[in-house]
Amino acid sequence: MRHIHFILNPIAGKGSNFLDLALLEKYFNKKDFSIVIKPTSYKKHAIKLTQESINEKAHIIVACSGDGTINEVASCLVNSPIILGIIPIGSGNGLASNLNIPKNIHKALALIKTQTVKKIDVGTLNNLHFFSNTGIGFDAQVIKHYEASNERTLVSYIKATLKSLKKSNKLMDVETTLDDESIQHKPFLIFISNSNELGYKVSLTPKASLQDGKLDVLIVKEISAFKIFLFTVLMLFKSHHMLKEVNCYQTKQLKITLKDKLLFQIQMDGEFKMIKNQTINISILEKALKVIA
Ligand SMILES: Nc1ncnc2c1ncn2[C@@H]1O[C@H](COP(=O)(O)OP(=O)(O)OP(=O)(O)O)[C@@H](O)[C@H]1O
Repeated sequence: MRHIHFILNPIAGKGSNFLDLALLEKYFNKKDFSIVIKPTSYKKHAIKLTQESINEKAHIIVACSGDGTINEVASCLVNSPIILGIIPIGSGNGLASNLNIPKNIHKALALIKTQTVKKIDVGTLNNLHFFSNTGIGFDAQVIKHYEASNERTLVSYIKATLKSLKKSNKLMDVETTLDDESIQHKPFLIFISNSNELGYKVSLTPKASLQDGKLDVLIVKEISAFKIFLFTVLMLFKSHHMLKEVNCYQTKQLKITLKDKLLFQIQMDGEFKMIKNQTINISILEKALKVIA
């Protein structure tokens, strides 16, 4: 008997999401599978529900959600034999898209039924985990404004980007250490990615792989408003690296230290977070998560 627990974010993506037990039982017969559905009721509730499912001896825990809730579920499963499944019903769905997990619920369920497991790398930032990406600077500000809008659509991402553009002159003064080399700078953006997609098929790191044991890092220097606009347009064609202010690296770890503050504003898997620390250490755990893909 395989125990499969589905953790559902009812408000992910367009919202009003539900899972029909009768539909699940078409894919997972009662003789071989026991099914539990757990809807989330508040932010971070998925962490508590996943921990309960671990204690209840679930073999597979399926996040029916977007990248933010996937992060909450998957963070509990790092280095564990329990397998993550994904039904992508979020707005961006960057991780699922990188893993070629279908958005169609029937196809996603059929894939889960195969129980085909891939081991993927996991990013760490101090004591936190990320599966898609993390970043400081412009992207964190976009996510901050996006969350404040209380809408979960592509249009609200675009609105949040325009709002962040207006306020893009407040840059952090940091020291970044990458491959034993330190630079003092005021970057427009430091983006660190495990996956090759941000969501909506947009990518800042098209060459990133979930299985290469490396993080892809994009550092964008202080740039003019016109260059920010150009960067955004080029990004849609995956050509932003053509700008001389854009530098790309691959690394296993990096360190960022704030010069004059003790609080980082970051985005992690599309969620805005504040980190009370002067330094963040980012690294990779190779093949530390089992996921059906
Ligand atoms: N019932 C709920 N009420 C309010 N927030 C919730 C609830 N359940 C989960 N959340 C929070 O909603 C946030 C976004 O969830 P999720 O990532 O699943 O969807 P999304 O943002 O639409 O998708 P994506 O991250 O792919 O763009 C997460 O921070 C999660 O903790």
